[in-house]
Amino acid sequence: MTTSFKLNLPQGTLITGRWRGGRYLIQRLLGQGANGVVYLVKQVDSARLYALKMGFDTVDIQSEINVLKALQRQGRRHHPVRRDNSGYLVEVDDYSFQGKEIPFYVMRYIKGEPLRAFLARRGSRWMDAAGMNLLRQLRRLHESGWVFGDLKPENVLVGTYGEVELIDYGGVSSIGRSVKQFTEWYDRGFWNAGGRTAEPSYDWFSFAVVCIHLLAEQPLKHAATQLPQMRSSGDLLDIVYKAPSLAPYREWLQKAIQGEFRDTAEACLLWKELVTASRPEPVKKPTTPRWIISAFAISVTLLVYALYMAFRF
Ligand SMILES: Nc1ncnc2c1ncn2[C@@H]1O[C@H](COP(=O)(O)OP(=O)(O)OP(=O)(O)O)[C@@H](O)[C@H]1O
Repeated sequence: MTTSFKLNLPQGTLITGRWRGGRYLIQRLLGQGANGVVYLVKQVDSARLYALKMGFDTVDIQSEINVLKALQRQGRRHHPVRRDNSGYLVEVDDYSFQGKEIPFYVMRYIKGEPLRAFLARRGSRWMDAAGMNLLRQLRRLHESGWVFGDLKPENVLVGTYGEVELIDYGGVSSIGRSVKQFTEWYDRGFWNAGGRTAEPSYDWFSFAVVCIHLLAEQPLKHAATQLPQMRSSGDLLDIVYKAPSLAPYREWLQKAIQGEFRDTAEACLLWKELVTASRPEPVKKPTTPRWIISAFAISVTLLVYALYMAFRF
């Protein structure tokens, strides 16, 4: 069944789950995408804030919920105490609205801003930290047997200190299947650079294009508007070699575009090495020239001697 209509619920609307009875008060709209609308809500019983996503399309939102549930199960099994996706999904239910059943799920509220806005405000060198944290998130996902798929700047929320959370799990596929949701520029197929099989290298590639997009937008735009049959990974590599803003990440980007990492742990390691090596040395405090210190020492000695001679008689 497909539910396809737009929702515009005002602040203060009470959402009550049809089956589980959870009650959530809408605080404000967080965002609206192709698949659903996301509200900041307060759980009535606990006064805690969460994000609540309602789907326009029952099939799409159900597949997103299935992935989140599987991730949650895996998270619990593999890392019972670690903070990971096991706490991400809070509740799943339906909301009865004007005679229709609208599926929704409640998830952890992420207080952050999209990657592009974050870099624009804090400066592009914050890509070092945000990129590191994003790669760690991907590693966790890959090690659990999943590929994110639709990696793009809008799906990456960044907190004050560069901590990263991925949102929109609608494009997640298990390794070996086909990537089910993607966005042109970040898609390997768009660049004739490989297939759409869900494998970690698919996400590395997308992440490389995210970096190029955010740090060297003009040449990427230019390359993306060529005839489809002309596009290739060579165009991306060309940008990577030429754009000074990408210099700190050059080696990483080249490997990601060509899918040359052994696994995502290796990708994390190389990113860390490169960003650590490219940081400028801390500025040393200017030191006092030696001759001034010697002159000062001689003056003090002479003064002490003069005072001694003066008071001796
Ligand atoms: N857990 C969350 N915490 C805070 N904000 C969120 C959260 N989830 C989603 N949002 C906000 O809601 C917006 C829409 O969410 P989401 O990307 O999941 O919707 P979508 O319909 O699947 O979008 P798309 O068109 O990209 O597929 C996001 O861009 C983000 O601003």
